[in-house]
Amino acid sequence: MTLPRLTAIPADIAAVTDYEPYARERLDDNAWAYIASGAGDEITHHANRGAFDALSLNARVLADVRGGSTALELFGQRFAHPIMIAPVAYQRLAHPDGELATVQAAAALEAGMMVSTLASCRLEDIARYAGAPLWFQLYIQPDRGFTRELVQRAEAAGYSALVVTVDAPIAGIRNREQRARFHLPQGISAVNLQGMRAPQPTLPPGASQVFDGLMAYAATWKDIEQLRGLTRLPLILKGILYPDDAELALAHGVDGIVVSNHGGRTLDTLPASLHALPAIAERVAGRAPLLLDGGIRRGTDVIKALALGASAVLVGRPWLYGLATAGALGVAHVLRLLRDELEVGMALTGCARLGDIGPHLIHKIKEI
Ligand SMILES: Cc1cc2nc3c(=O)[nH]c(=O)nc-3n(C[C@H](O)[C@H](O)[C@H](O)COP(=O)(O)O)c2cc1C
Ligand SMILES: CCCCC(=O)C(=O)O
Repeated sequence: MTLPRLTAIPADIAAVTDYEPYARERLDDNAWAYIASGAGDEITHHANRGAFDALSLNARVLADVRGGSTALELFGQRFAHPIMIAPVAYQRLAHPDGELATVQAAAALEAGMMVSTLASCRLEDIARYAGAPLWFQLYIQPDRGFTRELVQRAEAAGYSALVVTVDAPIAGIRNREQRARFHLPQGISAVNLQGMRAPQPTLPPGASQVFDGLMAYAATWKDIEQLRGLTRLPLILKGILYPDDAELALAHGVDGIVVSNHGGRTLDTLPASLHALPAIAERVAGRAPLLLDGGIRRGTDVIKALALGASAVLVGRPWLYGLATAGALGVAHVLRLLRDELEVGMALTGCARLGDIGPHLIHKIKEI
């Protein structure tokens, strides 16, 4: 038995993590296994949080922050704040209105949103509600012709950047999903992929199911080169953790990078994304904006990510739990909480603008 969705926010939801138990009571075991889980032993999933918790901030007092603002510009687009909705597949698992509820909340809270290739609503329908910039997250499909058409559809619908997720050419080992026998319920599907041909490689005897089967049509750098030639939209790669890959991305004409381990859902024991950020920031050295996701649950986490080199952050599970609890209202509330916490954190660290946030805010214990 699952509980009905809320139509008002109770007082005991004061922080975004307060949504998790409410969401759990409103989702069945099947949806929960997909939404909440990470890969393998969920070491990376938990490391994402641990990395934020282990850092302390430096306070700065008596700074004049009047007239302060969280606004920023990325790829020539204006954002009221640096907190974006991460691409999340099949949002109708969390709420019957799915992505349509999420985009309405994002519009109300002026949050940029990335729409997954595996959205459970049509990308054109979602775009109708856009308030802040809407970016399309692309999973390069085995059928490259279909992939090109998908990009063209997103461009025609007004999506203003292309975010190619490069860290999940195959699903990770999701034991929690396996134990719950996760399946997409009837009526929920990747509607934007309807009509696509799914080529099935025939495996010669002795060939590997993984290398020659599941990975047979996986994307490579060649596809990034081709996409670069296909679209004039800003091209962003999501799921980079290693500085050499960041360098390759720039060499392929990419405009931005999302430092991400996919919320710990692909390869377990990858580093926390926050831990991977400084080395990538050092290598990229301002040549392209970096975004970061994985474990953002507090305004202070946003400050830590920006202090270590990110320009903006993506948030996944927190607003999904808000969506499961109270639909668009829950998503909007999660975004509001994070933005309010960011403003309070900036005021208490003496930052009137995002540009004032820097490595000086990360506390280092002095050796004695
Ligand atoms: C249920 C779920 C579905 C996701 N689906 C996608 C997806 O379709 N495409 C993608 O690039 N990332 C996907 N992600 C990863 C998120 O975009 C993001 O990287 C991650 O959730 C960030 O970590 P957080 O949940 O700790 O905030 C998904 C994450 C979750 C939790
Ligand atoms: C192969 C990944 C499918 C969707 C996804 O990105 C996720 O569940 O995290």
